[in-house]
Formats: sequence, structure tokens, C-alpha cells
Amino acid sequence: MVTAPRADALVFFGATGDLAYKQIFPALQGLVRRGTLTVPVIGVAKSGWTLDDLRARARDSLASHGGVDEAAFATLSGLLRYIDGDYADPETFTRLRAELGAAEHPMHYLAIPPSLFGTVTQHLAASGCAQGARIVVEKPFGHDLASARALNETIHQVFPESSVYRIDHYLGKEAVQNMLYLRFANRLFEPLLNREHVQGIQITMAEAFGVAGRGHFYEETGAIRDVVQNHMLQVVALLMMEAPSHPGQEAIRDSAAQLLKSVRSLTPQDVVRGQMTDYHAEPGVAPGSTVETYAAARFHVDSWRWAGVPVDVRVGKELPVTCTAVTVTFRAPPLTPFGPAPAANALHLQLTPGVQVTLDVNTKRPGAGLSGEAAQLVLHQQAWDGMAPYERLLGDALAGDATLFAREDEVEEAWRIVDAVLTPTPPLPYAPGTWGPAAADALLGADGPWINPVPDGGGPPPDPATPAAHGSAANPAPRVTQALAGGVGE
Ligand SMILES: NC(=O)C1=CN([C@@H]2O[C@H](COP(=O)(O)OP(=O)(O)OC[C@H]3O[C@@H](n4cnc5c(N)ncnc54)[C@H](OP(=O)(O)O)[C@@H]3O)[C@@H](O)[C@H]2O)C=CC1
Ligand SMILES: O=C1O[C@H](COP(=O)(O)O)[C@@H](O)[C@H](O)[C@H]1O
Repeated sequence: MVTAPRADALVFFGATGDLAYKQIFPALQGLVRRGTLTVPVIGVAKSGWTLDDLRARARDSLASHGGVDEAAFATLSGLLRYIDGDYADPETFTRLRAELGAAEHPMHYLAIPPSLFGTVTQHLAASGCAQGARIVVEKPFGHDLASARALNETIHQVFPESSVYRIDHYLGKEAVQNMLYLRFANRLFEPLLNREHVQGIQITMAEAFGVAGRGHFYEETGAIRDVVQNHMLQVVALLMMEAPSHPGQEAIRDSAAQLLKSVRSLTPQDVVRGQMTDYHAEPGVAPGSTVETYAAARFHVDSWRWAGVPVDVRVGKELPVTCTAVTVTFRAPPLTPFGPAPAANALHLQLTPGVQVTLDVNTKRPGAGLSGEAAQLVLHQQAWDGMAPYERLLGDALAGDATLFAREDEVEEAWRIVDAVLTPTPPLPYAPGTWGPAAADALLGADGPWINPVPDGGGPPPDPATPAAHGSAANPAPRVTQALAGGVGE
């Protein structure tokens, strides 16, 4: 729900950077194509570039990330402005104020190194650029609980919480929003999602690639800071939170924050840290680095609804597949008059690639007698995200809708949960292409084994020039049932 006026300028700090190139120009072109980006886009960086250099960079970015839509690109080019200057120099912000002209509600997007968030915020205030403005801040938001609190304080000296939009691009994923919708738009699942019926929950975020040339960044971060503190805990919150009291942004964020408040702080015994054996060969990685590229953790949610249900989360680089999936495994029926059921009921939510929801059920084996076999209902299958996460999030921020942005209390709770396991201890080695250190199995004990996701679907978005593809090849008709996939539960 929108609570702020529409932004009338987008100031893009970090327009010459890597994130801009890989994600943001494609998102901006998408917004232009939808007609939701019509305001000036002012890039600010210190590369010594001209506006034409920025336009050339934008075209190059689009050519290698999704394609140039000439009509949309022409409009985007016309909206682009560029200010070349250092963020430490007040003059940069004086020029920005002049470029903003009559804009009353600029949106300042900080796609810049986190060490500069404070500097830029303070210069925005001193130059008058913060007046009536909102700020969109990239991840990571802090390095631990203390630094996140300090950063919140710095930002709040200039921007009230209602004007702060903290990006967690997982919240912009169609599949993550679908998870929330599925829970509360159906009578079917919600009554079952509690300790009476759920045996355990597993979430795996597997990536078949490594640190992808971002060794310097990863050395400062590691898997827990990179994706557990933010993406994984947001998924936990949306999957397990109570129903929001109304559709407004604060109600949804209140429920998510409340759930995070009930997650017990991790201790070293709850976590297994791993490091892929080729990590030290990555440029920017220190010899002897103990940064983890894999982490498995058992979370406990101390709430009336979830007490005693293990929530096991595993993330890692250079695992066998690229897939993020949630599995909710249900308890066995109280009586089994026809003998033990072939498999536990389970709800699988594939969050990436694409969107997929499946349900493992037991059906009668055809023929004589009453024995069963496992089957899988495919409830929903969609091969692409509909809207790329950054397009969705930047569009929402421009419109003044903060629902899909992490609030101060959510971010601080998430840091509180992981704070005691951030100190690097020697990680266990694992070979690229494997599912990580064997010790992660011991973490689950009798609740194991880990469920290795088998990615199904996914793929590039349909060509914008052929919108018919949206409803056909890209979104195949759901299968009704199929035999239980062999990989699930292995
Ligand atoms: N890259 C990625 O895949 C992801 C990045 N992020 C986050 O996005 C943010 C940006 O990351 P990324 O794009 O990789 O970083 P880069 O280092 O590639 O880009 C940094 C940008 O900031 C500008 N900049 C840095 N210092 C100054 C300064 N003193 N004055 C003016 N401009 C300056 C650079 O300008 P210039 O080029 O002119 O020096 C450049 O535009 C970070 O918070 C990162 O954590 C989040 C998710 C993924
Ligand atoms: O934030 C990050 O997310 C990506 C994974 O995002 P996805 O949308 O491709 O699933 C991860 O690779 C990266 O390390 C991390 O910084």
C-alpha cells in the first residue's frame, strides 16, 4: 500500500558500477517499457565520464543483460543525466541540487560501497537534496548488529524510517511473494502450518557457481552475511509469520518482524561452516582465509505456533545445482490402517529458478489390494519471474510502496539472530560440485537427511517483442500428478 508521494526524480549513486551494469539498467529499461519511469534519472559517480559515456554504458549493459528495446532505450536515454564528482566533495551535491531543479520528492538510490552510505547521507542533508526525499539503500545493511544499529542511527539523522527503503532483492522475487500469497489466499494450507502438523522445514539456497569475480567483496562477507542474514531470514519470516492484520505495508512488515523476534539467536553449535576447496584461487581472496562459502544452520522459532519445529537452512557456492527451495514436511497421519504410507506429505516451494509449488501425496497403487505409491501434485509452475526483482523493487520505491523493503526492526532482528556466529572459525573443506561438508548431515540428526533440490523450470524471461509467449511456452500448463521425483528426499 502506498504511503508516500510518487518520486519525481531518481538519483542513481553508483551508476558506473557493477550492480548498475548487471541489474539496474535492465530494471530501468523495464520500468520505462511499462510506463512507470518517466522522471529524470541522474547518475552520480566519479569516473570522469560524460552523459554520452553513461548512455553508452547503459546500452552496453542492456545488450548483455536481456537485450536493448530501442523504443524504451530512447526514452531512458532522454531521461538520463550525469554528474561527475566525488561523494566526499560537497560541490558534487551542490551540482546535484541544481540538477534536481523543481523536483520535490527525489529518490536517492545508493548502489555504492556501504562504507559511503553515511558520507552520502550527510552531504544530501547539507546540500538540501534530502528535503522531501526518500533513500533506497543497497545490501549489505551493516556488518553485524552493532554496525547495523549505527547505520540506522546515521540515516535516521537525515531520513525518517518511513523514507528509508532497504533493498533485499529476494523480496522482489515473484516466487517469494507467491509464497506469502499462497499461504493467506487459501484455506487449504494455513490450518496445517503449525507444530501440530509440521515435522520440519528445510530451505536450501544452492548455487552451482562460485564468488564470480567478487572475491574482495566475499572476503568481507561470507555466506552467512551475504545471504543468510537477509535473503534466508526474510524467507523464514514470510513462510512462518502470522497473517497480517490488513494488506498495508506496515501490517506485513509487523508480522515479519514479529516472527523474527521469536527466532532464537544462533550459537556455534547450531551452525556448520564450509569452504570450497578452490576458494583460495579466487582473485582477491587472502591466503589462509577462513571465510565460509557454505553454511548450514538449525533455527528454532520460540512461538506458540512453531515451538519444537526444526528450521534447517543451508546455503552454498559451487554446489551441484543452482536452486533455492523450501520444503515443509508434514507429520505422519495418526493411524495408518493400510500400512505405512510410502512417503511423508511435503510442500515444496521452488523460489529460484522460476516459481514452482508441488505437494507430495500418497495415492493407491492401481490394482489389487490397498497399497500406496508416492505422487507429486504440481500446483503451480511458472518459468520466469514476471518482473525482474530490481524492476519490481525500484518501481515500488518510486511509487512510495515500502512493503517489499526490510524495515529497521527486521534488519536488526536478523543481525541479532546471526550475530554470535559471525566470527570466522576454521571452516570445513568441501569439494566443488558436492553438497558441502558431511558434518552438515549431523546437524540434522534424526530429522535428516537434507533434501537436495532438483531445479525444475526457470529460464530467461520471454522476449518482450512477443508477448504471446507469456502465456504459452514460458508458462506451461501445470501437470496434475506425476510420480515422485527421484531426487527429492535423497
Ligand atoms: N555487484 C553486485 O552484484 C551486487 C552489489 N550489491 C551492492 O551494491 C552496491 C554497489 O556494488 P557494486 O556496483 O558492485 O560496486 P562497484 O564498486 O562496482 O561500484 C561502485 C560505484 O560507486 C561509485 N563510487 C565509489 N566511490 C565513489 C566516490 N568516492 N565518489 C563517487 N563515486 C564513487 C563508483 O563510481 P566510479 O566507477 O566512478 O568510481 C561506482 O559507480 C554495494 O552496496 C554492493 O554491496 C548488492 C548485490 C549484488
Ligand atoms: O545477494 C546475493 O544474491 C545472489 C543470489 O541471488 P539470485 O537472485 O541470483 O538467486 C548471490 O549469488 C550473491 O552472492 C548475493 O550477494
